[in-house]
Amino acid sequence: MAAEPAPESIDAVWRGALDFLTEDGSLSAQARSFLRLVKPLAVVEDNVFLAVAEDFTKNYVETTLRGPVTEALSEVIGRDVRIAVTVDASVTPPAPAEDGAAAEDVPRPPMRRPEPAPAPVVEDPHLNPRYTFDTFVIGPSNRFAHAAALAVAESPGKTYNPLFIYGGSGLGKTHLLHAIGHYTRHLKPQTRVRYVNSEEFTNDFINSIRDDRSLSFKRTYREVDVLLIDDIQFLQGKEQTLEEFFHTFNALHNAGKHVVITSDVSPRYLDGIEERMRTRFEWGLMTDVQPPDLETRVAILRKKAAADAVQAPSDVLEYIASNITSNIRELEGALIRVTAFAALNRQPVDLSLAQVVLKDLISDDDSEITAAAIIGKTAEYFDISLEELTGTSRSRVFVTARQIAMYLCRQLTDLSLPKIGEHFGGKDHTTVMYAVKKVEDQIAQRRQMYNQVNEIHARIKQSRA
Ligand SMILES: Nc1ncnc2c1ncn2[C@@H]1O[C@H](COP(=O)(O)OP(=O)(O)OP(=O)(O)O)[C@@H](O)[C@H]1O
Repeated sequence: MAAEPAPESIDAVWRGALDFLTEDGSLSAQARSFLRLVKPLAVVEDNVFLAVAEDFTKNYVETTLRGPVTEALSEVIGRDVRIAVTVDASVTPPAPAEDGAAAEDVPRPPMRRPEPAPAPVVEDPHLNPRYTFDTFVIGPSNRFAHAAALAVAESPGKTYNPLFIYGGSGLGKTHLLHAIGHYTRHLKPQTRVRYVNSEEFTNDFINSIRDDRSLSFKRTYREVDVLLIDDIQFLQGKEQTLEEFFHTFNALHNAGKHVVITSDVSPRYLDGIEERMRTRFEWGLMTDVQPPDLETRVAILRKKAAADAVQAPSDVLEYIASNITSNIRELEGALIRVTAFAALNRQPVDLSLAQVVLKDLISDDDSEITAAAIIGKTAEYFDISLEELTGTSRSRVFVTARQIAMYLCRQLTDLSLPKIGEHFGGKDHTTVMYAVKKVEDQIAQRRQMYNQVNEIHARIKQSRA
């Protein structure tokens, strides 16, 4: 077995891989630009860990660059390795080419689709070309948000202004924002669209103060026809930035320009934003996106497999879709994991392979999870007794714990509603049904609920390992 490069030699390994790729000469300018956004972290056994600042770059590296980068690293290290890419916002990409830097030096989302598409999406460096209405799967969980987004794209400044889309992580809010941007410009190429994540908005604002560039900041955000602002919850608590955002919002709205906002919680949970924006929200439309149902999840996976040109039989897609239910990013991640593993090991994608690869992500025998285990872990998490959890007290923490435990029983066991009720001191099935619905709703609205459920779920799984 070849000697493991010393941990400090990761930079040398990465440089060697870059040299290999440059000499090879097969990478496009765009791919080379993306490579410059990658920070090598470590080689551990047969894995090379890489970090990038954004999901978008991660997707690009994991899809377009995975093959050549893996090959180059394997060549330099002297044995077959695989790559694992993580997102770390502190990995800072080079500054944008605001002051005329050469376009090729600025790694950005691809300007062009790799394959010429029959109906080309208007190019915009801030918009992810994969996030269009064409690639968005519509289902009961997102139909209304999709329809509103489409209406905005068709007549910006007119209907639903502002449009506010909220819902849990990985449910397609960013996708819809980008889709609005693409389609607006597709219909009217001269429309000035600006997509920004609220963290970038904050950084831009702080830098503009530091560098005395307030005017340029205002121009960037106020001289647009459509402002798409993502993850507004990050503005909470940032008083000055919030103030600037309200000014920007008012200036745009007064000028008949459109603002679309997303958030991972319902506006009523946005401290410091809700009160200031309440009347403005009344002018527009608020809509949520919910976790998709099974049919929609399978359709999303099918579309993703087709877009990435990977072969995955129906039973594999159904297996993934049945087991990953609340986050589409995780759903796609699982598919990528399975197909990437199969490609790396030159194996066909089949159900048994999917079960092995996703073992840690998916419990493949949920029937082993008992209501007692769920109740035990939930009580432990909330630091309350079993009696308190299954009892009748209406104290808030007991009610929350009880409802989450009922929800997890519904999700992770085959028990019927009345049977679940029996485990909670003989509660009526309608109480269980109500609890399940309530937790389902809140998962999509409240980050805290989402995290609590996920954490308890993870602990239940761990306890079985
Ligand atoms: N209805 C859908 N059809 C196809 N793909 C979808 C759909 N909804 C989400 N996705 C995909 O799921 C992934 C996560 O979606 P997205 O980033 O838009 O989620 P989000 O709601 O903005 O999450 P966050 O709050 O964490 O930012 C993306 O790759 C997106 O393309």
